[in-house]
Amino acid sequence: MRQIHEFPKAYSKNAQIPIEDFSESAKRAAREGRASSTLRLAKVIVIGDAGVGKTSLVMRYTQDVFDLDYKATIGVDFEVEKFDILGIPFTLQMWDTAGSERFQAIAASYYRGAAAVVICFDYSKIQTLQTVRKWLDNAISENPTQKFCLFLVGTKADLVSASVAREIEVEATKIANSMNAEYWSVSSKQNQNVAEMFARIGSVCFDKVLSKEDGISTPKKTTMNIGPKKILIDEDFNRRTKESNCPCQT
Ligand SMILES: Nc1nc2c(ncn2[C@@H]2O[C@H](COP(=O)(O)OP(=O)(O)OP(=O)(O)O)[C@@H](O)[C@H]2O)c(=O)[nH]1
Repeated sequence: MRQIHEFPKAYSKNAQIPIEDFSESAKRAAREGRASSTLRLAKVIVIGDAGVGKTSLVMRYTQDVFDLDYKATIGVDFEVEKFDILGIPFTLQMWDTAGSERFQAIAASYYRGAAAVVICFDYSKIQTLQTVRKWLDNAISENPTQKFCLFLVGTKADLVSASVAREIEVEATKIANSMNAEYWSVSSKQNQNVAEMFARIGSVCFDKVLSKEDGISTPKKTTMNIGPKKILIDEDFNRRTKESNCPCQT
């Protein structure tokens, strides 16, 4: 069980989901010690070209192993990670999907219902950065009505020099910003930034789940006239939404 007491920091201020702290909804739920028997979970899908290191990333985080041999994922694999965030149990389902064209049709059917999408590219194969938009389009087409939090992740950072890494990061940061994604650079081999990144993903998803729950169970008493209809607004969620252009918050 991974403990999180403070909102984990983003990798770079230049391309981050604009959330610095847990929402009032999440803090209130923690204060009230709200029903820990409730199963709170979120689905994360890890996508990107074949061989970019998706399986290695998930396995490094969940099992703390790294294998230099490449075995292509067939369809999807599935791992579960349990968190204790602000004293509230939270489960992250991690779906490691196949990048290979051959298994695309099977893998894509598992994209549905993702709270977070992690698009990986390989620092040592820069052409894999050029396909990230295609992967985003695939994720959107399987989640046409649901907004997800987006992470753009450069893998295998250990395989390039510091100066090459800097150049790639400038380009990847631009792309991340254009997609409203948060950017991370990781190495599964060297176990660099892997736990930090998943802690951040888990916290963002947790906050999203708690905000949603709060919006449904205890909406603040504001009403708004839209034509003949009156709707209730969750002020806290609404304020945070206005403050950010984060796709997962709209
Ligand atoms: N040097 C280095 N090699 C890595 C790293 N991450 C993954 N690899 C290697 O890259 C190859 C492919 O890794 P996988 O994790 O299987 O890639 P994948 O994206 O899951 O591939 P598909 O399942 O085909 O989509 C393997 O040989 C890994 O050992 C890393 O951080 N550094």
